[in-house]
Amino acid sequence: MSIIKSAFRVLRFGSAKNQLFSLESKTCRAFSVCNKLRQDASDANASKINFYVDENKEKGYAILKLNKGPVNSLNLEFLTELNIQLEKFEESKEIKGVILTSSIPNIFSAGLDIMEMYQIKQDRGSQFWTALQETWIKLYGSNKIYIAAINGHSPAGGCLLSISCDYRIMSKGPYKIGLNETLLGIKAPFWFRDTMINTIGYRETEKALQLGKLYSSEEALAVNLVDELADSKDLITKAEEQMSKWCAIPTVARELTKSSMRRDTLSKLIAQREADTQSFIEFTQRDSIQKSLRMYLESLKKPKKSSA
Ligand SMILES: CCCCC/C=C\CCCC/C=C/C(=O)SCCNC(=O)CCNC(=O)[C@H](O)C(C)(C)COP(=O)(O)OP(=O)(O)OC[C@H]1O[C@@H](n2cnc3c(N)ncnc32)[C@H](O)[C@@H]1OP(=O)(O)O
Repeated sequence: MSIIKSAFRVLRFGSAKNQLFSLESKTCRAFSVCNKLRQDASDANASKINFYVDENKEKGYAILKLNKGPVNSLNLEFLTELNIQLEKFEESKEIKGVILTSSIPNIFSAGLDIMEMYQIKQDRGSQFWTALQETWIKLYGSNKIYIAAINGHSPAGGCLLSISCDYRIMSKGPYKIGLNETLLGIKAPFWFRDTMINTIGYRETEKALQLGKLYSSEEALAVNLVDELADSKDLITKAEEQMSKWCAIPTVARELTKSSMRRDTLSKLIAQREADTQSFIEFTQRDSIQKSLRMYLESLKKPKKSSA
């Protein structure tokens, strides 16, 4: 049962009963919008493998490797597939935790697919944003243990995936992680910001978000954006060692503790999912935002300087 469901169950008997029932039904409505998408995604992507799952039921954890080339950018279909998988983990009795990593060398995830924000129809934009909210709610609100094994660059939405986990190990190397939205001319949504605050604190987040700071792995360790660094070749072993440690903690006590730490942050988005989606649509339709995104896309597509 997810943290959200446990929170509802505990609070259902308290004075906040009516408010929470309304929250719960809003959440259910938003989830049901995604049901058709889920079916479409599983049909359309039957032949593509956008991630691998390696389940070790004996040890009680799985490794989920993102595999959507070239850079694991998060589009509607990918998020929808991920949501189905996260739900499977949540329901599994054998799986206590998941190591989240990528099979693409040097890239954990390039974040949101910029094409989902650039010249996009309102319907698609709304489905995309709802799917992203769902991914975050499932990941940040999960009862399971999530360890991010960050094997490369992890900007913006990639950073959000990482900081939604319980523990982060990053490969040593010339990799960057952070919420760089301001550099694209956009403001990080409040739930990105709040997840970052919960990870590195208010002052560091305030600086990082205004500057759109992308941290090197050493800088990320220094501000607790990641918990540990590892040589690339040892990354998964280190993540597995850490997972064994977390799995050994009494489950219910750990779950309740996690839930108590994250409930308020989660409830804030759950209470205003539709308004948040409307803000996304309104914001991304502005001419100034489209101009910034176009310039950013062009800069990404520029031919790379030869290293020779
Ligand atoms: C008032 C309320 C407000 C509500 C909300 C409002 C607004 C919405 C906010 C949304 C928050 C946004 C979050 C995001 O995640 S935005 C995405 C941010 N991501 C980035 O800035 C990363 C961009 N990419 C890179 O920096 C690099 O690609 C790299 C990840 C460091 C990898 O470098 P490299 O290995 O050299 O690969 P390339 O740069 O050559 O890229 C390969 C191809 O992939 C395309 N690409 C890269 N990133 C993305 C992306 N995020 N989306 C779509 N496509 C991407 C790149 O253009 C290359 O394409 P090509 O092969 O066709 O040239």
